[in-house]
Amino acid sequence: MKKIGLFGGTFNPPHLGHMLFAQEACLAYELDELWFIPVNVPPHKESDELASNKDRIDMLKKVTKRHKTFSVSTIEVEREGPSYTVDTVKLLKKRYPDVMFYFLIGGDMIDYLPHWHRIDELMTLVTFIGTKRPGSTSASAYSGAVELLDMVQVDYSSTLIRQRVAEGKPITYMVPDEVEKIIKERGLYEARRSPSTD
Ligand SMILES: Nc1ncnc2c1ncn2[C@@H]1O[C@H](COP(=O)(O)OP(=O)(O)OP(=O)(O)O)[C@@H](O)[C@H]1O
Ligand SMILES: O=C(O)c1ccc[n+]([C@@H]2O[C@H](COP(=O)([O-])O)[C@@H](O)[C@H]2O)c1
Repeated sequence: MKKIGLFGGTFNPPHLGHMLFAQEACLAYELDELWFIPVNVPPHKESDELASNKDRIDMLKKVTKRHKTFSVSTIEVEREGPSYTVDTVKLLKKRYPDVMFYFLIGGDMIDYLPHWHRIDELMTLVTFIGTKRPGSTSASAYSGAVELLDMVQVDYSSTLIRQRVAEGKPITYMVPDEVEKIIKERGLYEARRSPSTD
């Protein structure tokens, strides 16, 4: 049976923590493919700094191009409303009944699993592959059902990348080169000027 990893995320922007997790999960679980699934509306996040769907998809498409097992699925951006994972997985299982799906989550999301929409149903549909992240406990009522991938913890987050861009600090070595290029060319995440008071 074909094994496909689903990596859902806001990817605002994608960074090297995401990429390393994707690589290591493919290796450890012998995944045939890994699909990055950018969310349309994050189910649990306030998002004033959210780059457009196009910008986030373009960044992911560029970084996945050089890996033959990685690709980008637009299944969530094509759907209105909050991007609940259970809805996405149900649709994918209907479209690909002969595939075994895995869903990748970082430690913060392991902690948050009890709050996911229809989590008990989702648990019956996919195997979660989780990995620890600095600052998360990676433990929740559901963590026993998550396959824990042991890999080096990368203390990068998209929030950190956005902050550094806004402060004019370099992000080289924190994001793939292709992502850095798009962020620069399109002026993403640059500090917004405060309105003039005079
Ligand atoms: N450094 C990391 N190591 C392991 N997993 C990560 C890392 N960064 C993000 N993830 C996981 O990738 C998925 C998508 O994360 P997301 O795109 O929201 O990135 P983020 O860095 O957490 O973003 P933000 O800082 O904007 O909240 C989540 O399951 C998250 O836990
Ligand atoms: O379905 C839910 O209720 C749910 C709640 C929180 C997060 N998720 C999914 O988990 C993935 C990572 O979320 P995020 O916000 O860390 O990018 C992304 O695909 C989200 O849609 C899903």
